[in-house]
Amino acid sequence: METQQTTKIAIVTVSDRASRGEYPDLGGPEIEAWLRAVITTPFETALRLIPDGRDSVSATLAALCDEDGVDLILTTGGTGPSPRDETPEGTIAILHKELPGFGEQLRRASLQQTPTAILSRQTAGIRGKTLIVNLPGNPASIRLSLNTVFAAVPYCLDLIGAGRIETDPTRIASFRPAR
Ligand SMILES: Nc1ncnc2c1ncn2[C@@H]1O[C@H](COP(=O)(O)OP(=O)(O)OP(=O)(O)O)[C@@H](O)[C@H]1O
Ligand SMILES: Nc1nc2c(c(=O)[nH]1)N[C@H]1C(S)=C(S)[C@@H](COP(=O)(O)O)O[C@H]1N2
Repeated sequence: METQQTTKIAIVTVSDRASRGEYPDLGGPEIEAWLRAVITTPFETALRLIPDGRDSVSATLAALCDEDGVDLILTTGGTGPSPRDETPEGTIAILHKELPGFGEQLRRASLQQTPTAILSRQTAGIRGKTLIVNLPGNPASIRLSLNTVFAAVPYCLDLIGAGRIETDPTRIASFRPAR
């Protein structure tokens, strides 16, 4: 019988103020709680809290992919138009392939929550065997964001040779087309 591998998921909060301790990071724990409620296969998480900026994001993401071999990275924060918001630039800089559909769908769904959803430049993509997805910084956006794109994540991980994820179908019906 095949043994189920433990999937590695990194959660990266990108926030100047939270990383300086000016407020507690609520976004990272919110993502972790959502994952624990939805994923039914074994996985481990690594949480990072880093300052805004292209180099800060690029270095963190590249190390998680290349040194730690994580299967999935979810970032939160730094996707807006403010001068220090450079999470998409830092992400794109280290991607091998961009997956623009994630950002498109996240903005479309978030418009139901707030008209300022169009200010988020969030994107996603692949580096090696890692899928990286940007989410907005507002912790209140996390549940809606993950609910709207996560059905496509397990199949994407299959396609890039990353770890296998199963989800609770009453929460998220993962979609795997017949191949
Ligand atoms: N990780 C977080 N934990 C708790 N609240 C957050 C976090 N990130 C953002 N927020 C809150 O969400 C709202 C919108 O986020 P904003 O775009 O100002 O944050 P940011 O640019 O990620 O934060 P920062 O200014 O620290 O870099 C703000 O009210 C902020 O207080
Ligand atoms: N679902 C959802 N999406 C959202 C928001 C939100 O509150 N909920 N905030 C918007 C706002 S106000 C901004 S400026 C951008 C970027 O936020 P960030 O820089 O914290 O990533 O995300 C947008 N997307």
